[in-house]
Amino acid sequence: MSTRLVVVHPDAATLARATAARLLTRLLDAQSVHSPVHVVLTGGTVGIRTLAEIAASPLRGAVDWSGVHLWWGDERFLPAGDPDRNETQARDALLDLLVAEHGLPAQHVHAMPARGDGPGEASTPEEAAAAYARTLAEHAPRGEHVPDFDVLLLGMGPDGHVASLFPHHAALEAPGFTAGVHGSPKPPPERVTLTFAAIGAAQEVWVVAAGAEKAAQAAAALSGGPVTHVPAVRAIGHRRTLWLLDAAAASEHR
Ligand SMILES: O=C(O)[C@H](O)[C@@H](O)[C@H](O)[C@H](O)COP(=O)(O)O
Repeated sequence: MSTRLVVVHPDAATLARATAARLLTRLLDAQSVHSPVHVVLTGGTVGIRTLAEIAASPLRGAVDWSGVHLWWGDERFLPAGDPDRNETQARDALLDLLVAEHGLPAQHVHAMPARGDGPGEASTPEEAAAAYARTLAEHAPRGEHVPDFDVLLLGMGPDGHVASLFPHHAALEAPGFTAGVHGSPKPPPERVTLTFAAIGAAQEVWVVAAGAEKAAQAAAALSGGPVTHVPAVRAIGHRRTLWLLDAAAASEHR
């Protein structure tokens, strides 16, 4: 039985800071029980600000990063190093620091393949999605398809999308655990995403959203709107789902 908690913060800066502290203590708790721990990162302004707040936190040194694996919920299908890739922004905000100074093994950073024809790259979003599914399976418990994600972070767009699962898009019903996306209403148009099957396998799903433009869809998701219209409604963790909002994004939730 999955439980749900909605936590409202006064503003976006406090939301990012509080989410960073929450994630660090969640990792500490998880590491007292098992290793490795697996965290799925998200793109978007709140997701990246949260990583930057971890980089600024004195608590960051309390986590044993050698036992952490990092994944992505989605990626913009762009060449390696493109500043618009979620991976690039995450590395700049935090991951390069963790690798350089806190013992995070570079091979524990599992980026979704970039567009290209080099090793580890892909020529289409579908090829990238298939390659990522193989990597997920390699780190999965026996008989499973994805790792036992301890925390899966998701931002939410004004249209209620999470990861790159957009309203009325085919990826909402895609089989398997990853999918290629074309025609994304949020640029760039081509993306790679986890599916709801992968998202639902996470122990905890945390939806982080800030801004008045998210209020209507946050309220719709929390009240159980149709997934085709508000995909965030299916952002549900196996054990627990947290909605971490600022006051503006929570303003229509009753
Ligand atoms: O690749 C992406 O763009 C993100 O993964 C996307 O799912 C994002 O999290 C939401 O669009 C919210 O983004 P903002 O927090 O910037 O509104």
